[in-house]
Amino acid sequence: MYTDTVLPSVDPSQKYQPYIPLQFDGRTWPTRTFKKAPIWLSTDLRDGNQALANPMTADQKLTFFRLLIKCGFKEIEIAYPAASDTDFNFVRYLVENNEIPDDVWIQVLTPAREDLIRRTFDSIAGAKRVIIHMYNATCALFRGVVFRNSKEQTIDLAVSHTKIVRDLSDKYTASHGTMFRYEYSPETFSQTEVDFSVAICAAVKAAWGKAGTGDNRIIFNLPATVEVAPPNHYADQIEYFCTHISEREHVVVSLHPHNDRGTGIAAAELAVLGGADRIEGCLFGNGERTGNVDIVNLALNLYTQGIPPNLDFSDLQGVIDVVTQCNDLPIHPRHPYAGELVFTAFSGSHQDAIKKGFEDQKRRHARNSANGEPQIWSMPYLPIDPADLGCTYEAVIRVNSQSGKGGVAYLIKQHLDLDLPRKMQIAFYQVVQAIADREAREMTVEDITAAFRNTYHFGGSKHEGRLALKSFNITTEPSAEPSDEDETRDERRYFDGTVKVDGVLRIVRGDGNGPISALLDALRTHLDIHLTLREYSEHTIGDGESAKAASYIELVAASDNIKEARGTSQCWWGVGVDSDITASGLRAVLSAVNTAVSAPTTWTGRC
Ligand SMILES: CC(=O)SCCNC(=O)CCNC(=O)[C@H](O)C(C)(C)COP(=O)(O)OP(=O)(O)OC[C@H]1O[C@@H](n2cnc3c(N)ncnc32)[C@H](O)[C@@H]1OP(=O)(O)O
Ligand SMILES: CC(C)C(=O)C(=O)O
Repeated sequence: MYTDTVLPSVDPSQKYQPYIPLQFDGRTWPTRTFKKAPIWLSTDLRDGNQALANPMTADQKLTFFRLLIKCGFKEIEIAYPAASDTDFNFVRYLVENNEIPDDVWIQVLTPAREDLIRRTFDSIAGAKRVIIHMYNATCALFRGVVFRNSKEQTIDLAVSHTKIVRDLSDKYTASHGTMFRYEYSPETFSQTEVDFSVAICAAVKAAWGKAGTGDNRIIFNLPATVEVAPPNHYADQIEYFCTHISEREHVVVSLHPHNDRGTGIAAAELAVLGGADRIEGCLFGNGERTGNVDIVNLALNLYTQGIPPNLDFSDLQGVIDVVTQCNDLPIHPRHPYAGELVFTAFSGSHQDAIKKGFEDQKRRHARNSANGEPQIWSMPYLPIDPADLGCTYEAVIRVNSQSGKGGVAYLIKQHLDLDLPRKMQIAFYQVVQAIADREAREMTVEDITAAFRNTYHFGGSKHEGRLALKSFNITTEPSAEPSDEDETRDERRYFDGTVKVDGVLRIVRGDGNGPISALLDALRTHLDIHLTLREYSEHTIGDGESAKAASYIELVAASDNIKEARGTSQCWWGVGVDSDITASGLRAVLSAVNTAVSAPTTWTGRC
């Protein structure tokens, strides 16, 4: 009987306060769609780095920086120079060694403290393009607890230090020719009264005083320093900010989502629809606590919508290798796009759909190509082509006890070039299923192909069964009697060959209306093997001179000596491959016969 159990926990309503929804009827983001990629800023070397148990060494930072350049980032937050000598010296190293391409803006973070701002400017001396990023927290909790400041004092802090940044940037432009941009972050924006955020940013903008367009816009970076509300709320806050800040055209609105509720990606996407121009984040979502928003994830989400992300992740494994080595953190196997399991189907119905999807897509793309149309990716369960990320299709289908015939057949096709007929797929699937159940583990491609070779005695002398076809000759003669249907004479085929039976060579002869029935007749006459043909199919493998024929045969018992051991409904499949179509059919017969006569059976071979 169901009993209503109550967990003996704290009543959360007595402990936690819900977020207060913004009363904003003017929102338009819910009906907008993505049109282009935002400006990206990587903060791996700052926010990501400051969250690591062991912050990166100078060498690791350099390796990571070069990776970011290779991926196409044009704005990179490289350090919190006032934090440590490592950070300061890293900035100096990049500047002094011309590591920064001319079209890349480096960004450096400083708090609103004059001594630390000055140290920050010292670090960038001689750089060509610099974004000075200053922050102070603005929400009530931080105003009251951390800074013990009123709203006015909080604005004063931001404004007075913006003026210091202004003066220093003018001086460094004069002395070093550096181009500066200014980014101000009202830290804890998403927990701050939105009108106060607008007010403090307006005051900072006035203090900066150089409203411009393009690269001369001031950047207001609006962080969800801690994600405390659902993503629609963040989108509302961003749209409100975008529509209430003055001189919007002189402002870059930037996002900086964290992921405490696990909705950092959603928050960033909805907030872009809310009007933001730029996103700060880290590769694979490293960063404080649950991480910064994952830029790889965001960029590839756009890519799958047909929108160029302006970042290159076509060698995703190369990116993963560098990032995991530098951060010393693993990537979860289910991490979007990057995890080792994200393009893998174990379950039968997924595998079946993927297999059919690949077959259909191949035909569709051939038609598209002939008509000069784009070859659109449209595949069940695979929202992106793994090849676009530099991955192969190897891992797309993996087999365990949850898998089905489609997945097993897909792997046989991929690895042995054999397109098994449906009924043979079912038969072989049962073989694989039995092993997977018995061994309670994943079946590797090697396991599956080995099971196939062993079951069907396929693939050379190593897999020979009790019977092996050593040589043969087919001759044709007109049959004595005309056929019933058309009164013309049928042709009769004669099989003369040598078959090795349990290691002993036997010469056999038989006849029939084709090579296969002639061989079956020979086996019946000379070896007491009574089997008849139920199904035959074939296809070619490859083309041109090297083309081969693959044949598939289903045999059923025609006498008791095999039936008794196997049951009357038993049938046996076989496969043969040869450059000669007749030989491939005969090999398939021997393959099926071997399956039938392998132990346990009553057939003794009569040798
Ligand atoms: C949300 C973010 O990620 S913000 C970036 C956070 N990153 C880091 O903190 C990494 C680098 N930081 C550091 O190396 C050090 O904290 C330093 C060098 C910046 C400062 O170190 P310290 O001088 O020892 O100060 P400490 O970190 O203990 O305390 C911070 C002080 O700065 C104040 N403060 C904090 N943030 C800011 C800010 N944005 N602007 C001005 N003052 C600030 C605090 O109120 C506190 O002041 P108090 O000493 O008067 O109480
Ligand atoms: C400095 C700011 C942008 C920050 O890192 C945060 O709020 O998370």
